[in-house]
Amino acid sequence: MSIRGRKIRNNNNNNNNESTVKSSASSSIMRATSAQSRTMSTLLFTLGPAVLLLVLLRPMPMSIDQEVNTLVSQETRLMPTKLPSPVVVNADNTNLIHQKKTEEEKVTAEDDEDDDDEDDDDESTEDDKANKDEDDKVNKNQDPTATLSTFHTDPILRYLEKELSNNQNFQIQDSKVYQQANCIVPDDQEFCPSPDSDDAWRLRTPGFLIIGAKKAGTTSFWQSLTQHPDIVGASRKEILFFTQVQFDFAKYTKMVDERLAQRMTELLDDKLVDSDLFQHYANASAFQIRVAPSRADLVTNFPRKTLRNRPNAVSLDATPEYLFNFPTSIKAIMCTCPWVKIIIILRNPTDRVWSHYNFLQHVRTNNGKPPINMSFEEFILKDAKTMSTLDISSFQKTEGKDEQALSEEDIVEAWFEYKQEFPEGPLGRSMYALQIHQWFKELRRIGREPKNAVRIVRLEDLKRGGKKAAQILNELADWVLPNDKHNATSPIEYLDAFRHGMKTNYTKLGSPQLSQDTKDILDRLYAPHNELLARLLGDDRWRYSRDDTDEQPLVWPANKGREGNTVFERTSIDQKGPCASR
Ligand SMILES: Nc1ncnc2c1ncn2[C@@H]1O[C@H](COP(=O)(O)OS(=O)(=O)O)[C@@H](OP(=O)(O)O)[C@H]1O
Repeated sequence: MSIRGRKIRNNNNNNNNESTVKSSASSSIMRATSAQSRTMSTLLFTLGPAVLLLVLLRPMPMSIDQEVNTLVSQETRLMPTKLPSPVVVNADNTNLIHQKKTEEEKVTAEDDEDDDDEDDDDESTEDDKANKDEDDKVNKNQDPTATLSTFHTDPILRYLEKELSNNQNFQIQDSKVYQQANCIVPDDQEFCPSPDSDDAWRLRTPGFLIIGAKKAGTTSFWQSLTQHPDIVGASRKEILFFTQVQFDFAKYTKMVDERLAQRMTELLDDKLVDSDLFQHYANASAFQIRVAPSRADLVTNFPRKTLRNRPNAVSLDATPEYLFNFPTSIKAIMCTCPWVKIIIILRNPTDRVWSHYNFLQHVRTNNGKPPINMSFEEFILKDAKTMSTLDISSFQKTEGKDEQALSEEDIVEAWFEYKQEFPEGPLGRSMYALQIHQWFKELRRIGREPKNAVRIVRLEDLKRGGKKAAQILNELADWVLPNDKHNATSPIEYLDAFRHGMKTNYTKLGSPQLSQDTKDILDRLYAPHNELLARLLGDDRWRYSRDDTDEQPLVWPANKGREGNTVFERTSIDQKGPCASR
């Protein structure tokens, strides 16, 4: 059997084709899994009400500190505690971060083994507590505004400066890397996604995504675009499908690593692959295998039947967490539906942080308190401190490191740590250039031109309303929809839906005003990031300057042909897709 011999072609008459090609190993795993789920369902059915009652009645005492650290948004709760360890390092270094983490974990584990005296443990816990109390005291005595005004993000800026001056990053890379964005699904079916195939996979993955930014009007945007009868939203907004937990790393990693190793040995033994191909496979699988999604989730979120009966329909997943969650979400997306179209909505970075804070202030937790219990200044100061104290590749200027630009590896690692430490990441989420650059880079790595794959707009332009805002929305719907199918909804209908989409304006819900001082500090912090955004997008109007009187709405890219105006971008993917060389 050829290496990709078990690629699944869906057949209208037989949706169960997939099961006939599963390997026996995977079948038994699947059987075990479904047996487990049956048992779980029975248990849940029987014990469900009692368990629910217990959960509801459980007292949830939470210190302020815990509240701060957990910052309960839906995404926060879904964040895993650590990434899985690697098998093989990809050619594009995608899992270097995992490897580093593993080494660190090893050191920690060795330390733990040496440290078998329990009293020592107690002491260190007490020490930690004392340090923390001391830290808290220091925090309380600090004037957040004064401290914030000295915070800067030079290393990030230097990294971006260097990246943006390096032309190489703007060249579409060899499609070989696209092959590495290939997925192997967890049930061991080799998977070769293609935008053309009328298969279960395409019908279960989103046709386009709204990836962020959080608090930039994504909900209204979702409401607006789903007005069109052929735009089918996922089961809900923010399905978080391409964030780590949805891919259930913990569950699959071990199983998949073992099976991969076994499979590779079999293939080599049977001389079914030569060593180069073996290496290619190992590279391709090491990272991607971990991002292969669970089929159950896909089916739930994008019902295949609905989509199959409507060939012109495109599906949408709007999850603002994705933009922030690089590189994991990018990899997961590139691996699962590399043809997907991406829409980003931005907002003045300072206003976005302020909105983020107000949102968290007005959301109530189980104990009736807001998830954060601090002033805006304390909130962002805490974030600034988190960024400044990240160990290895601190975002903050450090002794001896200040002249160096951070490497991609540093940035990825620091960002990962940052997301772990402060998952809401209010300051980081407004550093648009850094995030969008990562998305562009990844698209280019798989051979896609960002100008064809991405559209970027601003909340401010849509908020202003009028004919131009309506046109922007219409243009975007037009872009994601198949040819000639965009007239079902008029521009004004999109705009009305956008206006009505706004659920709650948290900023106006009795929050104090944003002080001019703090606003100025944040505007200053973001000014160089905005400059770089303008450079990245090739248009000065993306600088988000408060003095800007130009009220022309912006859509990136400004010069676009019709090349991306089909359901899927077919150019390089058709000929050079992941299956072409196999
Ligand atoms: N139509 C319209 N006009 C003006 N402003 C609007 C609109 N739609 C959303 N918004 C503002 O966007 C903020 C919410 O953004 P999101 O929907 O992306 O939030 S979330 O990430 O989904 O939680 C939130 O901002 P703040 O009110 O400043 O907090 C909304 O008021």
